[in-house]
Amino acid sequence: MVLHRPKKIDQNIGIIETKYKILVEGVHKTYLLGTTAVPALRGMDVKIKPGEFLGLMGPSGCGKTTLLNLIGGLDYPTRGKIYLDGKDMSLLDENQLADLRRDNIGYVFQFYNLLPLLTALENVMIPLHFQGTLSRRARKRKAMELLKLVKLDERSHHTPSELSGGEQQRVAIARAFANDPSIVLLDEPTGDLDSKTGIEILNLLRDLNRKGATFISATHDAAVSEYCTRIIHIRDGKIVKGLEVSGLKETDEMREARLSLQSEYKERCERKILEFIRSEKSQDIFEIRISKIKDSIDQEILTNLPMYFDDLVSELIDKEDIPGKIKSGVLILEKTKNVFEA
Ligand SMILES: Nc1ncnc2c1ncn2[C@@H]1O[C@H](COP(=O)(O)OP(=O)(O)OP(=O)(O)O)[C@@H](O)[C@H]1O
Repeated sequence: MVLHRPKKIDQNIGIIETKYKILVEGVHKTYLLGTTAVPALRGMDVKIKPGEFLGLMGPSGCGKTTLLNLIGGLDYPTRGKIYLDGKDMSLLDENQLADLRRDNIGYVFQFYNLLPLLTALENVMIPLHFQGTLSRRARKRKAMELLKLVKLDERSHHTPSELSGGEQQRVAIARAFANDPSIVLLDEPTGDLDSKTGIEILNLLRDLNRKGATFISATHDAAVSEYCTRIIHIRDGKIVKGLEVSGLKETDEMREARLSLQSEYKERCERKILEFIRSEKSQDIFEIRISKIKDSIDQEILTNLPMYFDDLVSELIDKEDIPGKIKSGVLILEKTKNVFEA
């Protein structure tokens, strides 16, 4: 019989003994929108070991970003606990959380979030400035080393508008590593990139992950999941049981369940896209910025839409179900009779 060792708890400072880098226990998060309660997480339990590259997958609105925000100390759970290195985050006040974020966590977002007027070098120097331990000269030296790590040292004096999307993301990654984080949180890190650049970024992330930090990435991108050491699927604020994929341990049964879930989302997305472009709401010729599709489409159509959206649209175009093209991340649809009368 296996006996589980009870966690030793020091009640005064909220530290537990654990081998996990991050422990999420019974976490619920409910947002209040006016008088309406929006349950985003409904009882999450996740154990994350040091050095993992964990992928969070699931349809739009299932709670991926909410979970990242809670782990990253950007918000508090409504119920449940999150431990970082055994430390109960709910006991930290806002200043302590800010220190924890500054000293331990790096963030990489879909749209890079670089300051447009600063050079690549200056953007990477920002966290070092807030850390306040290095002289300006040392900050500059460290920022250059980080740019070298992402192979952008020769572009250090360029501003974001002078860099491609992939280069901007590399600057954002260098910035995320400025405080030597032990945890890196990534929210759709390849979401705004073409697939070739996305793969370059993923290779870079994999190399950086192997240096020891724990990575957690929310993604819709199947390519990202291939770089993860483990994937959990989330649906309606809960983990989909039996769909946890760890390294090469995915069984045939799990694979079948995963593919069937994906195909269900895919069909739902495909139907909604076609319904939308065939509807009266769309004009004769219109353009949709794919990465911003959320801004331009009705909420109802949005449900589950972004999952595999780029791939799906490309596929529909290839099959000539949609008369259009994708150019520089913009989907250009031309409404013609035969397609829309179908
Ligand atoms: N600040 C907020 N106020 C109210 N509701 C919110 C807020 N943030 C998220 N939600 C809601 O919580 C749910 C989970 O959202 P979340 O952004 O975590 O999902 P997601 O899986 O990251 O989605 P996506 O893939 O589209 O980014 C959604 O129903 C969303 O509308």
